[in-house]
Amino acid sequence: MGRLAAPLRESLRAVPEFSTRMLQRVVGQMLQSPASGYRATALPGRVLGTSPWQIPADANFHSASLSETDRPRVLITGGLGQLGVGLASLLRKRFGKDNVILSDIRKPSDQVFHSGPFIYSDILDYKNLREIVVNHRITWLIHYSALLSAVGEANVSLAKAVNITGLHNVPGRCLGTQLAIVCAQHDRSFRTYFPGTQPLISAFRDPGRSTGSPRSTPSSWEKYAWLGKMTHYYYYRYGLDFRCLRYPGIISADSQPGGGTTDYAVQIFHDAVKNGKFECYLKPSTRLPMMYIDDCLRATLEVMEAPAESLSIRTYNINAMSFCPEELAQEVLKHMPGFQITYNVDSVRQAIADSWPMNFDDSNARKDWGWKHDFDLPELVTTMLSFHGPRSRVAQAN
Ligand SMILES: NC(=O)c1ccc[n+]([C@@H]2O[C@H](COP(=O)([O-])OP(=O)(O)OC[C@H]3O[C@@H](n4cnc5c(N)ncnc54)[C@H](O)[C@@H]3O)[C@@H](O)[C@H]2O)c1
Ligand SMILES: C[C@@H](O)[C@H](N)C(=O)O
Repeated sequence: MGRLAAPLRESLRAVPEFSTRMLQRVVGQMLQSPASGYRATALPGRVLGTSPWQIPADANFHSASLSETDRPRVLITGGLGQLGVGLASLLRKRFGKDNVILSDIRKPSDQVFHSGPFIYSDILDYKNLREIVVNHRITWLIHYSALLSAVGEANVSLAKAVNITGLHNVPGRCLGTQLAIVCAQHDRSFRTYFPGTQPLISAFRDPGRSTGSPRSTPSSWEKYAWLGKMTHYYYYRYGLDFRCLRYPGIISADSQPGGGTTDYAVQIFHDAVKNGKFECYLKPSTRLPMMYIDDCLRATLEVMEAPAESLSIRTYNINAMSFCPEELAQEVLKHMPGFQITYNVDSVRQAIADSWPMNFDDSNARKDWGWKHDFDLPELVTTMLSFHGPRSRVAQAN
């Protein structure tokens, strides 16, 4: 593994379960995979710092203040889901409409199609992805394509392809760009720096979890650690400015969630306003970290714009609040005294929720780049009900 692997090996030794054999396999796969399209000898080496955990002193990927010519050219993959359209709108306001390209494998609505550039892009078609990056001079890539937890559980082989293989191959196609990978919650034992992702929840689900036993097995640990190390590997080996956020469950008023475990916290508002009642598929006491979409999108822009020297790690948790269904229902009741919630537990989604952390420690994001959420539970409920309430009443009156 020679010169290339030595600093990486040092960093990985700090992680007890990340064995030498596994390191050899990871590095070997990355360098030899035909899918990656890159070989170590063909690439200019990057000066590696003495501590792989430290940002290199010469890192200067992106400046916080942007001139006209410095505006990034952004590609959002999987952009027609719950988050992509809102993010495109935010980024277009900041960088100009034509500098932000939405992409997906689905057909956009007329409104989305006419609001700015949209192209078809399948994350599994690596050649096409590379062409887009080259032809459109992409400098930021926001990797949103994924199968969310419940959908992924229902189709594990597709989840593996999109969430694992897709993620693994994206960095190799994007050298020269700043890359944002958005991750999701993971099992309770890895709360801080090592990312677990949506992909891994589905593709590497521990069968033991369905009987209620904990998921923190060494094998699942290694897979989580592997992905975390991949971000460091691409950063230190190739200088790819890889920035990763782990989102909690995101709650949005004007976009629908894509089939996750936290979707109940969106659906409750639709049903409360429409029917005055809601049947919840999670147990009343299932506590999960959550965030309003405006905070989530702003955090994504903020981490992408953060000066490189302020980032002490490549993967940050962000968080805003943590609640369970019965607490959310109590807050809705304050606005709608007749509201009723009942429970009909879905064992698959309950098992997923039970394997996730109840809260995220996002102190690193707060310390390094000043992350601060705006929406707590009361503001969230007021905002969601005011969005759905008047609209719904108008719709019913018509
Ligand atoms: N929404 C949340 O609560 C939440 C929370 C944590 C993390 N995340 C992560 O944020 C990202 C975006 O989430 P979202 O809620 O918008 O997801 P979503 O499920 O709503 O949208 C995902 C999009 O990916 C697209 N897609 C699927 N296969 C594809 C392929 N092969 N090529 C290109 N696109 C493909 C789908 O068509 C869909 O539009 C995902 O990585 C997700 O794991 C979301
Ligand atoms: C939390 C996030 O991963 C997504 N909303 C899900 O529930 O699957």
